[in-house]
Amino acid sequence: MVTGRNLRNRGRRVAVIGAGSWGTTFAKVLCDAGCDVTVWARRREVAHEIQVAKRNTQYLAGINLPKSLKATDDLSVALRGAGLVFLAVPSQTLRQNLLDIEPYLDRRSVLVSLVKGVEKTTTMRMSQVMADTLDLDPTRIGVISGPNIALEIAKEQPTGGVASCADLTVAQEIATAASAPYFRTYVNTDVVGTELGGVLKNLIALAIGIVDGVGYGENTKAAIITRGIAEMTQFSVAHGADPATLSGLAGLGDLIATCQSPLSRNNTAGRLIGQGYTQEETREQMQQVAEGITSVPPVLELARELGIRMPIVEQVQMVLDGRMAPKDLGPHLATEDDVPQPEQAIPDGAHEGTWRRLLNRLKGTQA
Ligand SMILES: NC(=O)C1=CN([C@@H]2O[C@H](COP(=O)(O)OP(=O)(O)OC[C@H]3O[C@@H](n4cnc5c(N)ncnc54)[C@H](O)[C@@H]3O)[C@@H](O)[C@H]2O)C=CC1
Ligand SMILES: O=C(CO)COP(=O)(O)O
Repeated sequence: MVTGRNLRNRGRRVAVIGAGSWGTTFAKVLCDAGCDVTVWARRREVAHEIQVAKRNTQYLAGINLPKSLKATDDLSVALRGAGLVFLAVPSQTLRQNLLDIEPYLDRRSVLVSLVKGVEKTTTMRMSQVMADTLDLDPTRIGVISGPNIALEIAKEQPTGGVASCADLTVAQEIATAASAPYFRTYVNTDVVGTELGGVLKNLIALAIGIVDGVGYGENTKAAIITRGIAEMTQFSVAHGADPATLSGLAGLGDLIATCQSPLSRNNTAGRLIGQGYTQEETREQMQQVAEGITSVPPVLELARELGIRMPIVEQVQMVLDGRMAPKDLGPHLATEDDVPQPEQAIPDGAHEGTWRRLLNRLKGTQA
């Protein structure tokens, strides 16, 4: 089907690095947006199946991929002429993957992270790993995040996401490339908030899975989701994010999708732990990446550095370590306040950044 959107992207060469469930699905979104897409798969057989049969049976069973989608296990082929390079690999391998692609990158190409984790050894967000590894200018670093369960999108069930870059024009270019009839992409310049929304919702989804595995009902889960978004917002704002981003698709939107979906790997991993499996047994059972498990320690380290309490994430860590029984996880069950605390649905100070930005914007218009 030819649409205005297809025409805008005519001749736009893009590459997707990583052919797991999200890389393959996102490659389909980009094809359906009219881009000329090549996906790079680490394993030759996966690249071959996508290229020849237009299928990726291991990660997207039953999905027919677009005829125009190309696949290769050769980075030089994938990156040739690609102005936009989307990264869909596990967070812990991104640094090495970036070093591998460096020799084939065009100096002007923009790199876009689709990854929702932090690097365990450095506590860096993916955009920081990108800047650190390749010494990229912020205008060449983008992020896309949102309520994006891969299999639902591969089935063309409508949803949206946010494309973020310090430079709004670049964010708009990324969003144009990634806007398909069933996938609407909004823009912002809040890279930190967009990225942290995707990281932190995984930790809350682990908590939801754990209490689900225990057998707790909707009250417990609603309390965790509500307190969870407060924890996510406070942490992100302390790192410079705009609180509005956390109430948008990349924050609350993704939190809802991940906490509700049985397809979520973080939710599933939490459920196994709640049912009594150990962290190691859970890792063995999971065939796919559950970023949350790896992100818990570095996120808590960052929270400690900033003096922030994250009671739900702390409890998830204790359950993962075997220091707390899954049945004891819950924002109220572990509370031992001498004096009852105010609820503070949105934590103190979380809106200060918004007012500061608004003021700066007004000053900018007056100048
Ligand atoms: N699946 C989903 O619904 C979504 C996933 N994401 C994020 O996308 C990222 C990738 O996740 P998925 O595609 O879902 O994972 P997956 O588990 O479906 O696939 C992981 C892919 O990474 C590859 N891989 C493993 N080690 C590698 C290495 N050393 N170098 C390069 N590739 C390697 C695997 O071969 C596989 O193709 C994660 O950060 C995840 O949080 C974001 C949005 C949605
Ligand atoms: O990020 C996702 C949905 O937006 C996918 O979540 P999981 O990694 O838990 O499957």
